[in-house]
Amino acid sequence: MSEPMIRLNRLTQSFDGVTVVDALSMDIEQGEIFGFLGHNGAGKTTTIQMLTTLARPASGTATVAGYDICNEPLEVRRRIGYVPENVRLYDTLTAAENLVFFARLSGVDAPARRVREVLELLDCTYLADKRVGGFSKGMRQRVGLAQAILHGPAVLFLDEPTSGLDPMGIKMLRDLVMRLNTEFGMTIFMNTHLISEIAKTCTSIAVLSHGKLVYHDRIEAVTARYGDDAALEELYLSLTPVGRLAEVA
Ligand SMILES: Nc1ncnc2c1ncn2[C@@H]1O[C@H](COP(=O)(O)OP(=O)(O)OP(=O)(O)O)[C@@H](O)[C@H]1O
Repeated sequence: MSEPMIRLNRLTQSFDGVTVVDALSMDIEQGEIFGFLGHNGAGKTTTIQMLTTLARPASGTATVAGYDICNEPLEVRRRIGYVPENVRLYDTLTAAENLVFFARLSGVDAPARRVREVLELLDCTYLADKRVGGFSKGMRQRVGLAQAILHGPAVLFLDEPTSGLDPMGIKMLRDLVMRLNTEFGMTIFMNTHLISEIAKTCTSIAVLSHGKLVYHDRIEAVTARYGDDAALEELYLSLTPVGRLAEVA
């Protein structure tokens, strides 16, 4: 059997002596759309920051696309794209100028041509010559997505991609993520709070509670066992009890 696209091996993070990600171990296979659920402060963003090599784990490790995040961070970075919750762009530049700048930074061949290609792929050529300062959250998100895939990554990390988007924006984002997955075989790792999106998009999910992995399964197993969105919500709430949430408030 081939090696998983992402493998976490007792991945741990702590801040000021407090463990916020606690010995996570799990495998995510090539081609999966993985949904990472958990209450506010559960440790989802911290996990993504370690997997994208933005932060070094306190202990444990992980491999992404076969490379170790601690010992081979540059190899990992070449193979991943990351869309943070709040996409950072240069507001005085147009979308295309932003993207050409980022394409050059990541050493993409023929940056201007590649930017046109990616904007077409994401159906947002109309944004190319507009200054991003006036963009809505959804528009920024799409430029962020374009930026993340300029170098053709094998794995795409998305942190709360639907946060702040209206229903149409959510649907557009979902369609794009699914296209990147089916047409280009990208493995997707997505932090989300939106349970309704999970059954529509994900092939596997995990739930994090206070830094610990409390659930991980393929979506067929989840829906066979728990049924529709309402039941999924119940599953999620049962794994992150309100009493425990109060502890972190
Ligand atoms: N740089 C940091 N320094 C100190 N504490 C931090 C730091 N980054 C995160 N934390 C803490 O780590 C815990 C996990 O935060 P994290 O942002 O990973 O959670 P999350 O699951 O992504 O939450 P949300 O859904 O609200 O985005 C929180 O208690 C947070 O306050």
